[in-house]
Amino acid sequence: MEKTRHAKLNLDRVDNADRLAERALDVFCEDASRAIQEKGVFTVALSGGHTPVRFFELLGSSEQANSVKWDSVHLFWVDERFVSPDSEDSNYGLAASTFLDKVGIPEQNIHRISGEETEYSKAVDQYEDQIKSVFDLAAGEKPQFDLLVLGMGADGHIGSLYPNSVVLFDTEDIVSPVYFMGENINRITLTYPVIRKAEHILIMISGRGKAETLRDVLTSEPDEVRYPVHTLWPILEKVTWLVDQEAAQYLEDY
Ligand SMILES: O=C(O)[C@H](O)[C@@H](O)[C@H](O)[C@H](O)COP(=O)(O)O
Repeated sequence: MEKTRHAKLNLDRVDNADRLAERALDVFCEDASRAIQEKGVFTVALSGGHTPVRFFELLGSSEQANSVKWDSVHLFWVDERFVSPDSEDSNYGLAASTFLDKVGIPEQNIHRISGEETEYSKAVDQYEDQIKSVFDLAAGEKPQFDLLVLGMGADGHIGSLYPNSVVLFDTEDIVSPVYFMGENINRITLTYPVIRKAEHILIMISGRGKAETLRDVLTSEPDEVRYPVHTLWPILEKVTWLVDQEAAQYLEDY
């Protein structure tokens, strides 16, 4: 395998999906505790998908998560599908069914995306307004989240930044709608400048279905249009790659 040129890659390789969830919990709790100690608040944005489900369940059930000062946590989402919050496709819905009502997070600290809005621009504006208000942003400023939790699709997408899509070129906005031709559900996502500005990014990658993509992503020339995950290349030192054995099976060099 061609050796990666990314000396700054922080790869945390774990045995299996259970360990992946436990490590994600460690990262969440450590980042929360540090941020709350330093500035009294922890801002975090979560993704959806299958990979973080066990981690979310641990947020709702473990002693460790219980020790987080949840009233100082502001919870956001990296992306959402345009569906109602009780849809099984809703990222908010996933969090709600796994941990939201089990932790002491105040209602007003949960900043969900209004995926049920049929006027997409309204959902975008509402979400941007929530972010601007929590981060107290001046016009044109971008927020700096303490932690973003990402997954990676088998096509190399992160959040709802998909290969070959217009949203990859949006440098102005904080939040952007993502339209698909065909059957895919339209989405809404944080834009890449916001992702890059985060203090810390945890990307969780699990399962053999991601193994080839992960190898290709780590060994090819950066090309964000082909692999949107390459958006992270200029800020690799802030990214923790949490990868299980199945997904890491072709990474002999690490
Ligand atoms: O809501 C989503 O689907 C996401 O935010 C998306 O970017 C996800 O993280 C990847 O598609 C990986 O999804 P899996 O974990 O299901 O493989």
